[in-house]
Amino acid sequence: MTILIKNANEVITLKDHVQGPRTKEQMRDIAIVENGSVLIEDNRIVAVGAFEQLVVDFPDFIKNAELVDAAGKVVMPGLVDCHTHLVHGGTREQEFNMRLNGSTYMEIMNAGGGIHATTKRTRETSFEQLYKKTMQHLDVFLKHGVTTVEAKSGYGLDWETEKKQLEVAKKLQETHSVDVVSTFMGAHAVPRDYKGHEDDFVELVIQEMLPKVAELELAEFNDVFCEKGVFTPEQSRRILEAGKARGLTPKIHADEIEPYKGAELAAEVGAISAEHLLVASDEGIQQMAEAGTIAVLLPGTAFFLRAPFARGRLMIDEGVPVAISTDFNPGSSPTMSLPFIMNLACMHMGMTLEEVLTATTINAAYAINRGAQIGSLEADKQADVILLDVANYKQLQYFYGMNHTNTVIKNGRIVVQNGILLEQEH
Ligand SMILES: N=CN[C@@H](CCC(=O)O)C(=O)O
Ligand SMILES: [Zn+2]
Repeated sequence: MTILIKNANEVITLKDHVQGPRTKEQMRDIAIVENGSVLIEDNRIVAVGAFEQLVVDFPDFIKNAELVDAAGKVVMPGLVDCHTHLVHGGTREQEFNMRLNGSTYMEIMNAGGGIHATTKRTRETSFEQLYKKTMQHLDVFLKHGVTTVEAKSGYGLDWETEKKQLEVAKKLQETHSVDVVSTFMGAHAVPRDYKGHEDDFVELVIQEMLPKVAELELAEFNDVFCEKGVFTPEQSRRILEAGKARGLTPKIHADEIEPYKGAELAAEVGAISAEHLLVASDEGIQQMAEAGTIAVLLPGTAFFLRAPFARGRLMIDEGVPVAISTDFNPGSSPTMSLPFIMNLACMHMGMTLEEVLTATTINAAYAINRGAQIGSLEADKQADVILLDVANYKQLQYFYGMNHTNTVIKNGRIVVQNGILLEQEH
């Protein structure tokens, strides 16, 4: 099938001039084509540019193309949400209410709530129920213009449930329009019954879970919650190195609640990304810049936990490639709206309108090792394209707290039209 998107007020191409995630002023270069067109054949982008030029270059394609009129709209690459805890049982609105009444996130977790509460619910939820629940979440992501989602396990903390989460993600990757990229996060918390002998759980992750994840090809990445009271930097290092030895690329939840030299560890072990970084040190930021570690910033978590926001402005100025993401999870960030998160990044982390577009497309794609396939509108890339009901990209954040997604083309197929999700094959 051939599709021609025509008459767009602006096509934000984010064309790749550099190979790899963008840094500093590169993050502001979003490469706009005014009154632009995008030509798609099957699941690939053929060309992006002025209609008059495409007619000359591709007359045969254009003759047969289905026309999508983007007059009055902005066209850009599908959004990439590169950090979520997508597959989980239950919800935790009761804890939200407790936090509003004065309890802290870590107090609730240490009392058996938090990640432990969701672990219990996820263990109790059947594969089928989890699959259905997660499918509905993916539908919401898609309606908000998100075409690729990273999904972490970590609400099992035993092999059976970790495997169940990863298999739900794998099945959805096969059946749902949204692409799902899996991360193993067996080290998301120390299970309550390992209290006092935490190292035994670290060994369980390293000796038993990681080898099976690799053998069954259930994940590409290996993540750990490096935080005071959860996993120490030393335990985190062992888990990440063990994953590397099995072919899993390291990621790390770092310096979220207390400074713990997580950013430094990310740079040292060659992690593709370090996530959160609310309280990352100056040295840690410097080391990430030198190592090229992507900072995946999650302003929704700071907002929802009423914590200080990560120093996004400083990180960009220091040369760290920055991506932003929802961190969708039932405790610290229960939102599926990446556009809302983009607004928080502008308002609370000092990021510009152009930088947040880069951070949720090409840089987010690189954070999950997909930079060569998605994240920009260029010939030969996967045809993941969204049409937004705004006159220019500045209106995206100006008209805040709204979903502007009109049309989503995923892998060359129209899956959302006039804001409505078209029938999916599940
Ligand atoms: N910080 C650790 N993990 C999640 C929260 C998980 C939860 O509260 O259920 C996060 O990234 O914010
Ligand atoms: Zn997370």
